[in-house]
Amino acid sequence: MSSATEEKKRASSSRDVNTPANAPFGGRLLLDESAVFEQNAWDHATWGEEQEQHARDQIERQSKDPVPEELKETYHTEAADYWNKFYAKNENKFFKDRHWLRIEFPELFQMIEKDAGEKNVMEIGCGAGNTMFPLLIESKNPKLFVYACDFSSTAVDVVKSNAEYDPNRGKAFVWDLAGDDIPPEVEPESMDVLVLIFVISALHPDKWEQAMNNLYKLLKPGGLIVFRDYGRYDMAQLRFKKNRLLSDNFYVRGDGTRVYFFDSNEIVKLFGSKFTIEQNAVDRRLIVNRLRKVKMYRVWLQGKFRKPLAGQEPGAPAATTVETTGDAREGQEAGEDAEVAMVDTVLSLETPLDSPATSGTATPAETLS
Ligand SMILES: C[S@@+](CC[C@H](N)C(=O)[O-])C[C@H]1O[C@@H](n2cnc3c(N)ncnc32)[C@H](O)[C@@H]1O
Repeated sequence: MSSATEEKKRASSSRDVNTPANAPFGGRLLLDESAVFEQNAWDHATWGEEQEQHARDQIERQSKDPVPEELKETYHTEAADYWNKFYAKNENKFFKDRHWLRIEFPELFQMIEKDAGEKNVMEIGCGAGNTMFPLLIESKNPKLFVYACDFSSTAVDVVKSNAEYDPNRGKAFVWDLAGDDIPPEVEPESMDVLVLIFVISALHPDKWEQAMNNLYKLLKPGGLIVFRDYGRYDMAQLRFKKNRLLSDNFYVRGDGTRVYFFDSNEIVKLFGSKFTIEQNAVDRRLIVNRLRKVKMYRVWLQGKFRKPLAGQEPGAPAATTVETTGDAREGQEAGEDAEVAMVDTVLSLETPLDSPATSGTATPAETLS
């Protein structure tokens, strides 16, 4: 099939027809390359060989000047301190209402329905509580309890100082996801949904396995993990300069916080041995700075992983689904490197904030890093 035919097929199978004037999120398909600077964001961005090569070249460049060996250990041993400093500096500027949560993770919002019954949700690596608070604010379920934890005590303080924090409906506490055991604050196998948004990328790869063990212990049989994180070759990865590479695809930002960029096959390996993979998607988005004629390719991964019921094996992981969801409307999160944030700030100032064209970009408040 020719690529033009493929594109047309994708366009017609998409939820929505691409008419720039009314194109909804997820339906903004770039069918004519010459139109690229006509709007600010395109979903389902395709990558050509030239771009792949550019990405490989950037990785090659970075590998020539990694973080000096003698500095690496500090970034690992003092990881929580770097996040403390991050939250001390930014306070709660990173709290934002993520509308895409409702679209991408409806399972999470089933928990807040009036008759949902007793439900426990836990936001891990909660930062400012970007999932906890929307849930608590919207919940009609008197039996919902939301836990929020982070290994940064400053982040936990930020959550506790939020006016919406209510100890009768939720609890925030310090916990290291890669620690030896689940936190004493919660019972084993008591969680209905675990939320992992831009947090697994902050762990050292050596800690992934222990994190998986803890997640497994926390979840009820049949419980669900919802996951969103950085994808391989995301713009934020390719822009890292000298002395930022810690190990393959793992970097330290200018503020000392660490970030890994996942390939979706790694997600299968990581979650697939314990959980049934219900979704493993790649969200590729092309963000355009029309003024400066700059193209920025963002790549995020999104997944849903279910703990098998007692006595069942995890379902054979579905072959990696390489698809785009396109509905997650903002990708910026706490810790995004300043350079990317700056570009996005420029972008967001170009068009009114409520314009659909600005989706995929951050609001200025989100980019004050
Ligand atoms: C990129 S931020 C994301 C914050 C939040 N989930 C969001 O999306 O806004 C990563 C968060 O993970 C936390 N974190 C990193 N390593 C952790 C660990 N081992 N255990 C618990 N939290 C961790 C950091 O302190 C930080 O708040």
